[in-house]
Amino acid sequence: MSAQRLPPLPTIKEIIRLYKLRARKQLSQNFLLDLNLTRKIVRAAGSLEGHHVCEVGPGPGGITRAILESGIADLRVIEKDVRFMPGLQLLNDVSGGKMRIFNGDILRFNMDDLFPTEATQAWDDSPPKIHIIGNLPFNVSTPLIINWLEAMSERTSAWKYGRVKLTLTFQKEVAERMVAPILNRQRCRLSVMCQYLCYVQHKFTIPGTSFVPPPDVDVGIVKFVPLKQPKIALPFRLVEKVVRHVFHFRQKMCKRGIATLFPPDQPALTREMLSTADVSPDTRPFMLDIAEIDRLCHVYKDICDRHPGLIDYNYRSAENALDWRRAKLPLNI
Ligand SMILES: C[S@@+](CC[C@H](N)C(=O)[O-])C[C@H]1O[C@@H](n2cnc3c(N)ncnc32)[C@H](O)[C@@H]1O
Repeated sequence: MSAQRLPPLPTIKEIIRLYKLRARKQLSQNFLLDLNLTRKIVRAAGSLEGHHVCEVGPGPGGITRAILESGIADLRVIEKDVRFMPGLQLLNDVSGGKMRIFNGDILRFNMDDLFPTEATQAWDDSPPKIHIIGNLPFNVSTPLIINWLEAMSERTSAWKYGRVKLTLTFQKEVAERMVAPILNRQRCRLSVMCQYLCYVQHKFTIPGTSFVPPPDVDVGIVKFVPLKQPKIALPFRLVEKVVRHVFHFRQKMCKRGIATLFPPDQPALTREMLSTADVSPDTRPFMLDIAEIDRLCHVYKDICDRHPGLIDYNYRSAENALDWRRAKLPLNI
């Protein structure tokens, strides 16, 4: 695929001035004006040859330009803030109509509208390559990745067509947790949830000062490539529940978190789960490898099959079962 030179365009700074696109705090808008950085993000996504690319949160279009320059034939963008539509339309015009522009909230967006079935029936025979790229606010990117991991695992939405790769930005500390390997103190439930489904890479970090206005934190670029087979072959929500409880006391022995899967008057179930899964009760959660977590999930499922109702049991009360989709602070994950 040959790179495409776009006709001379106003700079991103000029676009912002021209269309009066002052950053809105309530939408956590922090823009990248340096096209060398936006090109670096797109290069981190790897080869986009033959891909259908989707950009979430294009804003004034710095990353959008870099994607178009890479010579792809099909780019869909979803932006919540209507003020960016004219600038995006300008990019569509100069690129020869390669873009489809959607105005909406990606968290409420139906991925089936983005890749509609009737237009893509031919894809059943030869699955398309899809790559989603985005520099979104952190309070959007974290719930989004959880939704997409679930879609990946259950092969719903765009994921029914095949493998969808993602290149997204996160707060640097969250990016580091996503890739944290076994024995790394930063390993948490997000590390396990990402790594049992994907090959995850933290490509590089951008200092917060490179954005306008600058956020208080640095930003990590993370690429997710779905594995051909998930490392744990069980429903996503079951895996999520076990992993959430195992990491409930992240710094303590794993038996403490596992005990929260069961009513307090049934401690024998915790002992059974650990011994059948061949996991030492004293192991700290960050020391567990995916094979051990896989065994814990399978044993938990077997115990639930024998004790109907247990699967719905939540430690003390629902509010203690942290719902990470709604967790405000990504660092709580
Ligand atoms: C951090 S800015 C990045 C803008 C641009 N991609 C860049 O790198 O300069 C995030 C962008 O995502 C948009 N956005 C925020 N929440 C969104 C949502 N829920 N759905 C779609 N876009 C969203 C914002 O309006 C903004 O344009």
